[in-house]
Amino acid sequence: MEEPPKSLAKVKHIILVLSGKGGVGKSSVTTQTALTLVSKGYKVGVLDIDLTGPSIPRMFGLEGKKIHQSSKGWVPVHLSTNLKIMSLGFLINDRGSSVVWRGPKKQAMIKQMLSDVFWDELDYLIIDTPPGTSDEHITIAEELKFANPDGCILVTTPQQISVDDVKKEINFCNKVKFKILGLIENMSGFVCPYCDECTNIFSSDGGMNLCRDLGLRFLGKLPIDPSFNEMIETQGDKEGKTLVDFYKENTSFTRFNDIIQLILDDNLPNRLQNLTL
Ligand SMILES: Nc1ncnc2c1ncn2[C@@H]1O[C@H](COP(=O)(O)OP(=O)(O)OP(=O)(O)O)[C@@H](O)[C@H]1O
Ligand code: SF4
Repeated sequence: MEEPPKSLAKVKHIILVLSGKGGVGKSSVTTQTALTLVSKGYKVGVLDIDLTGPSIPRMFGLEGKKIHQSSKGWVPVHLSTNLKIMSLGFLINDRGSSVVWRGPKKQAMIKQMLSDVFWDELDYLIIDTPPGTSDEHITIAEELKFANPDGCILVTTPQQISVDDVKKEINFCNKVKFKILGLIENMSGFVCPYCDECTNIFSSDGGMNLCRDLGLRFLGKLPIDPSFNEMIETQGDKEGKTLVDFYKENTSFTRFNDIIQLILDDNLPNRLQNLTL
């Protein structure tokens, strides 16, 4: 009988983050999803399999960290008791590098990342995927075929070019039977760093209109918030505070909290109850 990877045997929920284009905020949505869930007391893992330029180590201030092998598999970096991170970025050296391997090697690495990390017990595993739809996505779908993932969060910017690309992502999800938990419109307006007022500087509502047209759930808009980037860049000066503490004080937190609450309100069933492991 086909079985899901053993490394996911104690992971209650799996959520993938997908975008049609690069640079629209997939990794920052992954990061904010993880930080918000940790702030609510959940045990969370983040798996970054974006071969086009893994940015999760930078988001969590973990650049340069090394991964160790144990008899149970790769040991993810423990940022705190409730937050573990594994990224392809820990296995390649330079900041901003993307992997230039040929197809079969990329696919083997994705399989290994999905099956050989020792997560132990987690409430949520959030997976940051490469942008677009590619052979790598098919590998992810095949590897998770029997793992019963909860579904996907889609990320787009409001502009038509990004919205058009996210449509391909929606087709992909339908094809591989990944449930779409909803769509986030990122970089929708700009938050003034002085007064917290949000202003639409470019087009807005592209993601929201797409959801209305296709009958998908719209999870919300996230404006461009310079304080979020500042938090990521300055996380060296923690003075005893954790990144989660900082995030809870950040202006993005309240908005993101509302988004995550929509997903939590779904009461997604514990995937382990429907699996024979
Ligand atoms: N709402 C936002 N407010 C401020 N900065 C943001 C926001 N969303 C994303 N960014 C910044 O934009 C840059 C690109 O975002 P991110 O790395 O999350 O995109 P991505 O879709 O994951 O890109 P890639 O496909 O290259 O991995 C990052 O520096 C990130 O901090
Ligand atoms: S109120 Fe308007 S002009 Fe003044 S700081 Fe805020 S956004 Fe800028």
